[in-house]
Amino acid sequence: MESASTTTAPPFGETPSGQLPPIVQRLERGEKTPICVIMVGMAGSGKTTLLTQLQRSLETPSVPPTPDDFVAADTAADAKMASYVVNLDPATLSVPYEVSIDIRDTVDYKQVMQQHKLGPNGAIMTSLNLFATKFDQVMTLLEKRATPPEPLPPQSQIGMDYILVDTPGQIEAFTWSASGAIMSEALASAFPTVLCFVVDTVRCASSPNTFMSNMLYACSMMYRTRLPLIVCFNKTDVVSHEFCLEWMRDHDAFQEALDDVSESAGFYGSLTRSLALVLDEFYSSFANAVGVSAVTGDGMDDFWKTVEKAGRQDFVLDYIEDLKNRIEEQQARTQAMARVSLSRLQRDVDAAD
Ligand SMILES: Nc1nc2c(ncn2[C@@H]2O[C@H](COP(=O)(O)OP(=O)(O)OP(=O)(O)O)[C@@H](O)[C@H]2O)c(=O)[nH]1
Repeated sequence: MESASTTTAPPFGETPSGQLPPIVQRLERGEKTPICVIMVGMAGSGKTTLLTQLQRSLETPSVPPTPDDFVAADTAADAKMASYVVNLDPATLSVPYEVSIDIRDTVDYKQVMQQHKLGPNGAIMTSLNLFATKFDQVMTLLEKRATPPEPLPPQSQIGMDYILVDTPGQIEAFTWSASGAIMSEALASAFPTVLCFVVDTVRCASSPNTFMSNMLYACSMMYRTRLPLIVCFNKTDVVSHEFCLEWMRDHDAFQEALDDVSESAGFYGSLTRSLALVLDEFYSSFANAVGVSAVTGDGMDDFWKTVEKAGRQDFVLDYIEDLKNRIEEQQARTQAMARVSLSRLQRDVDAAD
């Protein structure tokens, strides 16, 4: 039986050839590239609802399309679109947003379940693995839509400002799978890419331990992918996210919140207290937290400002610089190995003489 977890993920961001990915040249040429936002988060945190609201908030582009836009787009309606949505959840029955690329058009989740005799989660992982094998076609399509045709100047606005990616509710299916890493890395090699970790603020309000679980997940994903991270506190129409920001700013405030809930007694509580200390460094290393309501649309402007900062600044300063360093190290390692092999060969030749 095919197992979804047998493939080994390549180290994130490393290119086998040691070449810089296309995004580096694009940024150096000053081209306007869409920002890719990958929505991740615990099941039910509101990823899909938020993505729908985000798409709605973009329906009226801030920069109206120019006649050039219509040259690049297939239809006039497409030219007005400021977002391009990719659905990577194979198990969803329907999506409320307008989807441009849908995994369900390529992979039949139910058939995967039957054919490989898998349960729901295994079938999601396998569907993602199957889709990852075709992701180069997705990238070709995205790059075609994002690149202005010659001889238009590279700065032309062509009606695609953001690529929004919805992921399965079974968070680990995407975030800890080889296929998730391959797809995120492919996107980051072509576009400034940010992770948007959606948090159910209402659930955090009733449980500091749930807040901690979310932060741990967000932290681990940031370190695994090295991509800029936005923590998006959703459902602020029910409860304000201010308490979450305070818990991130003020370690004592979080400890006091833990004191107030009975579930924090015993081992679970002391584990959460210890982890809070560890996360202090994570909190101080990123500043991209925003509160939104996917239902009312509150916080959309803040959200897009944060995406612009994370995509245009953090991605370049952190991700690209880090990638360049890793590629340099990789090349230095390859050269060192080549020198060792050469000197061994020389020794063997000398010995043979
Ligand atoms: N009050 C409120 N409810 C929300 C908000 N966003 C989402 N919800 C509700 O939360 C539930 C889950 O929302 P989804 O968008 O399906 O969440 P999801 O993270 O995509 O779910 P999975 O894909 O199954 O993980 C639904 O009942 C939504 O109506 C919000 O901002 N405010």
